[in-house]
Amino acid sequence: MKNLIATSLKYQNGELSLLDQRHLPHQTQWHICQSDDDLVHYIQVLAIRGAPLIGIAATLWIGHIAQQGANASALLASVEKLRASRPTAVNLMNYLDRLKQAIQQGQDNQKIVALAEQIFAEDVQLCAAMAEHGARLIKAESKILTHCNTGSLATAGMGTAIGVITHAHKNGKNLQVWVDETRPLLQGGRLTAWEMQQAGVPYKIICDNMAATLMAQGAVDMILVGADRIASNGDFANKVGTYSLAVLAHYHNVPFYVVAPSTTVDLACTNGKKIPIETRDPQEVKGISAAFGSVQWAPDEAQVYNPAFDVTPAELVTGWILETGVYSQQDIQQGALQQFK
Ligand SMILES: CSC[C@@H](O)[C@@H](O)C(=O)COP(=O)(O)O
Repeated sequence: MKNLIATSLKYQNGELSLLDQRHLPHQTQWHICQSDDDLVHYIQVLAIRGAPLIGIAATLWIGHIAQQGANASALLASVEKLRASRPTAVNLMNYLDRLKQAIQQGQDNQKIVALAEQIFAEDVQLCAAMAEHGARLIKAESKILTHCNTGSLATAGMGTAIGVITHAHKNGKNLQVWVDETRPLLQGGRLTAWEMQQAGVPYKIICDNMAATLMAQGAVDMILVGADRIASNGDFANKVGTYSLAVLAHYHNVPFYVVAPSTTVDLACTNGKKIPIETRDPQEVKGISAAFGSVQWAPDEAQVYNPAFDVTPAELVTGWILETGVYSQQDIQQGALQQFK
């Protein structure tokens, strides 16, 4: 397989290396992926994360073992193992299912390698197309709020919501970004802040519970978030805390956009209630996990509920920014997402 480079993963000289996002922004640690189990582990502990990126990592791993000569049944076994690594982001399943179909059709390993390379290239292009459509919506001097991390750390390309922001910034829109810290794992405070810093976009981190006050003060012109799965009616799952932003945006009349490629659309899910939501280790809420050092503030015995995602109903969304354009609620009701069948 040819060399392929993204911010958080690279395939170089026959090895798949992953940037361990648990240690960002302070440390840059790369791991070489040696087995299916290795990759499942790195995905589950969020060493690599973000809906498109986990799909890309799995894709490159299948390409890698195809190149090493794995037979069809070994390839299919790896596909199944990776497919089950996280439940909510459908990009993982979508990318792996394309590879699975090619394997089941009896395509030779060279074709599987070529397909893995193609999926990587497509992910980069999807980001660029969304950034173009999204950046056109942004007015100069806007104050934009975003949640979680949706940038180059989360995709093979420039990102989804953050891709729109950095592209608009490059176009001279002179933005100010409010970065939601994103409890419990701080993907905003650690990763989005790092990406804004790298891109030279002016930003301020806020705790998630400060967003309401900012909106009441008129300090937020627009909200841009990513998605892990979009149902056919436009409801979508994203990092927990997204739904509360959408409710707040509705109350304060702030435009609320979701930015995601068609690889995030799941037409088999007819509404958001059918999206499987991952629940995670209670320790992530009780304290700062080992990855960031170890501090626990809650009692050892404390019970915790830790859903990693929530669902935002379509009625709270101003627009869906996909690689094919920007869609309104009316477009979605008229079946705009069916083009991705
Ligand atoms: C382009 S990334 C879109 C989403 O994957 C992102 O907003 C998100 O929720 C990531 O969750 P994570 O648990 O960090 O993988």
